[in-house]
Amino acid sequence: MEEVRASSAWVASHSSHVTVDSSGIEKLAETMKDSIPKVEWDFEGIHYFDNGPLTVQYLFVLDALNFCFWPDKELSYDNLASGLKEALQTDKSAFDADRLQKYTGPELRKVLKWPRPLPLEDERVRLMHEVGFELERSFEGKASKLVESCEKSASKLVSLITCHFPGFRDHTVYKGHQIFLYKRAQIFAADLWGAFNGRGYGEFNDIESITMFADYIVPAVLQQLGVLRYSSSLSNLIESNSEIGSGSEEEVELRACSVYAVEEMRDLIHRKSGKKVLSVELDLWLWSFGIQCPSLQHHRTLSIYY
Ligand SMILES: Nc1nc2c(c(CN[C@H]3C=C[C@H](O)[C@@H]3O)cn2[C@@H]2O[C@H](COP(=O)(O)O)[C@@H](O)[C@H]2O)c(=O)[nH]1
Repeated sequence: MEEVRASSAWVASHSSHVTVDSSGIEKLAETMKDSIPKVEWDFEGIHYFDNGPLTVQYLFVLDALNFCFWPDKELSYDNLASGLKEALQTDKSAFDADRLQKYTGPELRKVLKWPRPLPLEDERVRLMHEVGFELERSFEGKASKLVESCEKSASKLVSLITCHFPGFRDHTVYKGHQIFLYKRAQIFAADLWGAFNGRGYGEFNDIESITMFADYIVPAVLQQLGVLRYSSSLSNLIESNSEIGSGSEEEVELRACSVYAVEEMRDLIHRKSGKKVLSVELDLWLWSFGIQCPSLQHHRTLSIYY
């Protein structure tokens, strides 16, 4: 994902509202270099797993809908992962490509056992339709075929997904430059790798090419740990829970500087200890830290990308 890495670095070096603090990275890398905390994928025990192609279909639908939970104070990623899991356990064909194309908002709500409209519900339904349609048109209806066609390359998988499924094209223009973040496409590759423990559908020869997943939790963790620093106007926006526009300079900087900071941390840990840590592993550690910290204040952007 060289384009994610390079464009995020460009943002970090032209940033107006967010600063990546190299001494903060240095301190964090120092505490982590001897024992990098390992977090198990699915430490929460909320995901569907049967070691086969249905798990791949589940993860693809999950990551097609893996965005913007915060507008509903009680909704979280857990509700999505466990709701889709239960739906599949009750009905193995719940996410067949033809069924995906027919979901309505109220039906999706029923699947997730959610008593009121979901945030960005129309968009969620539209993206389910898109996934079903394109899987049927190009991959025999199966996300497993999409994965098989990538010949164990995570970066090929991300490219193929972003070519075929417009909803995964998480990119923007910042100060005249095209910036790629590809959060949901990359997290799908990482979820396969984590769920299948690097084997079968989760075997990738280039898992190190994946960057962290620029969401709204990890930037807040990095700020808390002294790795990111915000301008006072951005701090005020976040502290007052004000919405930050999708594609605004502030929003792009929060996400891209997070990608850049995690890449820098990974390089530094390697230089200090000789250990090759993956951005995916750093991400999961930072994210799990963040969701266990309810007082953490994150930025609020209405977005289908994260
Ligand atoms: N960077 C990063 N962001 C992640 C995840 C995950 C879940 N990954 C699974 C993979 C293995 C584990 O066992 C996890 O279950 C969700 N998110 C993002 O968080 C936000 C939701 O927050 P809240 O509203 O509090 O539920 C939302 O933007 C969502 O897209 C991750 O791993 N990394």
